[in-house]
Amino acid sequence: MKIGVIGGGAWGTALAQVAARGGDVLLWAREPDVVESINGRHENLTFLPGVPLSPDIRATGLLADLAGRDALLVVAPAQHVGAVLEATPVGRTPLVLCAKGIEAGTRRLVGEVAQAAHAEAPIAVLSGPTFAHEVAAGLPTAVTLACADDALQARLAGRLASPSFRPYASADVIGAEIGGAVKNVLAIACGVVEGAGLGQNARAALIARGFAEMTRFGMARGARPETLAGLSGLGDLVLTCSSTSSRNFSLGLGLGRGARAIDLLADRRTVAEGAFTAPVLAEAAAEAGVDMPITAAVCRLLDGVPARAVIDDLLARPLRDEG
Ligand SMILES: NC(=O)C1=CN([C@@H]2O[C@H](COP(=O)(O)OP(=O)(O)OC[C@H]3O[C@@H](n4cnc5c(N)ncnc54)[C@H](O)[C@@H]3O)[C@@H](O)[C@H]2O)C=CC1
Ligand SMILES: O=C(CO)COP(=O)(O)O
Repeated sequence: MKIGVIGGGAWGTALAQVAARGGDVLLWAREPDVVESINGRHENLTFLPGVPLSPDIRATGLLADLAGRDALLVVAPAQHVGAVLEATPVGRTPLVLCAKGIEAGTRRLVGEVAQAAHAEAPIAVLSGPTFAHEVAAGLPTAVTLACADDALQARLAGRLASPSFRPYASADVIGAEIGGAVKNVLAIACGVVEGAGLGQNARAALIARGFAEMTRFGMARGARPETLAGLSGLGDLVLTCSSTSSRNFSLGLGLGRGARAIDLLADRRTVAEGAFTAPVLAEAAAEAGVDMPITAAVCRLLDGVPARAVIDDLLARPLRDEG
């Protein structure tokens, strides 16, 4: 199975490294310096510096070069997946969606964006607790690889698996997507807890109540509870709510220390997906009649409301059942 990768950020590069264990990989990157650095130095100096890459990874700046690949891993940021896929020759080639987010404006999950662009392409979702630098370094990692077609799921899993990269099977594509999209927003909130010095009890409470939020929203959208409690949901939530390696957590850390979102987000080359997902997730939750107070709080922080006021309001909410 010849693999193509769409996106030369940290995660696309790390996944190319995973796929290169089983054969050559062609990676499309938007930035000419990334193409040059991968082909010339076997390193992605811009987005994953310091990790030696397999010589079996070749980079290109032309999406047309991806024609003829047997599967494409889609690793552009969620807000750009639609535009990039529209320009990619896909046909019936399976698309493995690896971005985590919801498209602003349309409120579509990345899988829905992909199906709208290429109705005949089968889709799968790869998601889980996966910091790119650890995966690229070959540290043990497990993911959910969800696909409605069992045979395709098994072929993709077999192609990507190694002793240090374990894809677990699921047929719940929506559930796998929702966990990854929602946890980015909750990771911002966890960073705020840390930045404002609210303590470890508060962080654990936020993870548990955040998971309740993720579950309510996921169930309303048809996700299975066991998927949300698995690698792509709770697993990824725990990872990104515990570490400054998470860009979303780090954004929240800055907000909790009093910085303004507009300043923290200016001029960054790396993506903190939660900042884009939060407002559209809040809209989707309102539409579905789902209460998501932590998501609403993150939206207010991103709108410039000071962290102290947002925290006070969250803690002053009426007492309620835990369920
Ligand atoms: N970095 C990580 O550890 C992980 C990231 N992800 C997800 O993977 C997706 C990609 O993230 P990263 O690879 O980390 O990105 P990154 O933050 O390392 O790099 C930014 C990426 O955005 C791309 N980009 C910027 N403007 C663009 C545009 N107008 N059109 C198309 N692409 C554009 C850049 O080319 C680059 O590939 C995100 O949805 C992220 O949530 C998922 C799992 C782990
Ligand atoms: O999704 C990730 C790990 O699973 C990466 O998290 P950040 O985008 O917050 O860095």
